Amino acid sequence: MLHLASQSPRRRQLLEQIGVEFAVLDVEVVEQRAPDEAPQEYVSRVARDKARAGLIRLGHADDVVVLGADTEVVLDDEVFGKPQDADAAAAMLRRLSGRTHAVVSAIWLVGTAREQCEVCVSQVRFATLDESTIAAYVATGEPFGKAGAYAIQGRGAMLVEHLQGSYSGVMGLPVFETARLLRGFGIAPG
Ligand SMILES: Cc1cn([C@H]2C[C@H](O)[C@@H](COP(=O)(O)OP(=O)(O)OP(=O)(O)O)O2)c(=O)[nH]c1=O
Repeated sequence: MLHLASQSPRRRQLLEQIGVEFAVLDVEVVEQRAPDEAPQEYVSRVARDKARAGLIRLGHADDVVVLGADTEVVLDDEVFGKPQDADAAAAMLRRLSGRTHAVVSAIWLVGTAREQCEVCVSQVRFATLDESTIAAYVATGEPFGKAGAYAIQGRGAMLVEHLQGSYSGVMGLPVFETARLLRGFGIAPG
């Protein structure tokens, strides 16, 4: 049985999209990058921690596989997670304005006998944003709970000039890579 160790409604929706059956698990892990940790390694580690925490919650049952995922925005080797407040959201958007950043999404499948991962990196170019555009977007509330303070699946789409990579990966669960991982575990997406 597949379990999704995530509270994210987007991840649930994207996994439903490919027709696999799963249950949702609540897990909490600390998301703190070590000083010398490369961004992709950090994202991958957090996704793995979520999946492993899920397996522990399930008591390491033999017939379960847990999917953990993490998504972060990376600019100039700096990792932008979810903004704490409106000022932090505006500061992130100012930094992303007129530039191309990476969105790194990692997924791990963890079972008792084996674990495997995929990391998906997309490039997103933002339009140049003026202060009133940033203030209006922050006021919608959409930046909260989103890495990099925007949602490509929402009004944030208006800020994105160009995307190279995986739209679903930017949203939090790269569907192509997820399906490939699942098949490797004998879980066939419908
Ligand atoms: C860049 C971007 C991020 N996001 C979201 C995806 C993730 O949910 C979130 C990054 O935070 P995560 O820590 O990856 O995930 P989460 O806390 O939402 O969920 P969980 O840990 O329980 O699995 O940002 C979007 O929805 N749209 C976007 O365009």
